[in-house]
Amino acid sequence: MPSLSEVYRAHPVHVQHKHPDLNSLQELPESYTWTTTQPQDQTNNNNLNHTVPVIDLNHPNASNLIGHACRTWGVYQVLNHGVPITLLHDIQRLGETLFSLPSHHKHRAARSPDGVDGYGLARISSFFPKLMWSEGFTIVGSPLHRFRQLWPQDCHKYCDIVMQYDETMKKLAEKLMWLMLESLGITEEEDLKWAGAKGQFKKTCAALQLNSYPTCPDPDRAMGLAAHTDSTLLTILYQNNISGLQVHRKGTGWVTVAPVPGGLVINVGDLLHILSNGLYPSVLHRVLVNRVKQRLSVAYLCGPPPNVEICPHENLVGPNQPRLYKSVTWNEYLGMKAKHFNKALSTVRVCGGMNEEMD
Ligand SMILES: O=C(O)CCC(=O)C(=O)O
Ligand SMILES: [Fe+2]
Repeated sequence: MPSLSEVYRAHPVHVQHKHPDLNSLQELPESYTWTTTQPQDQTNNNNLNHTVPVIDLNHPNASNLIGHACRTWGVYQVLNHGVPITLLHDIQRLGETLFSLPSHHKHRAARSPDGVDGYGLARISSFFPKLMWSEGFTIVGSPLHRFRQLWPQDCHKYCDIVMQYDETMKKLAEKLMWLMLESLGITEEEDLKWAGAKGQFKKTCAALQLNSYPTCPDPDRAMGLAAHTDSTLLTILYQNNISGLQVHRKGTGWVTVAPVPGGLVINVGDLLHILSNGLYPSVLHRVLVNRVKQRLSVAYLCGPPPNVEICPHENLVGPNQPRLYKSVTWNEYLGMKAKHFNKALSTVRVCGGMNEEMD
């Protein structure tokens, strides 16, 4: 079975590799200027009831609350998730240290043209004519080689933090997957064979994406990360205490995901959308930037083993619930995403046109 790195490598996207040091720019260059004059691009500040659900994982009814959030938002925040706050602070400090290195130093660990790991612009940049006001660092597997390029002395110390973060997130992802499946009525290990013995999701694959959004001289015309859905089963996102993440909700528009201290944001990804036969829609999200504070986020992008067929679960398909999606492996889906980007989900729909998913 191919590794996740090999899978990404098989579906390259062409991202510009040289970019200016954003911290050194006093004005927003034309190449970074986005025009967000469309009414549907504006943030909905009108209704305070429109807030992303925050769920205590110790709540006896957590699974149902999660199910409701997935159906109505495709995103929720969790508290009492069991990830030590010290570990969240450690990964945040690692990100801060990494992104505050001088530009030429960060470029020592630059992503190669057909590679996935290392320092560079967001992979989705290739789909937009304008550049995004952010920089990223992607980790797939061990970051040792990359960290040696950045920190010859301290690479093991930073590696340990990433490994611990990865292990802890894997456990949380497993727990969340079962809570979400349970809320769909999928409760037996037998019901999802690829999850493995005892349904432990031991073979899930993941990438870690560190994102930095430096302060911006003209935030209203810039874009930190353009609107996209994640090509995952689920994404676990840690954001430092700075707002910027927004999710799109039908009928409401763009809603800011206010940071909750110690909380984690959980996005439904495209593969869970498919697995749930569209009951849990993957959430469209974007990141805006600000003038005064650098924002940092760490996304744990979790998917199935790359060659496992993901299809709408049989419990969710019947005479009154037609099957809406074809089977697809994560590997194949990443290929579709690299080609069709936000239309990828429509291309695996059984019936219906390309425009059904995005409106
Ligand atoms: O920075 C964020 O809050 C979101 C990051 C994100 O959407 C991603 O890395 O896919
Ligand atoms: Fe994302």
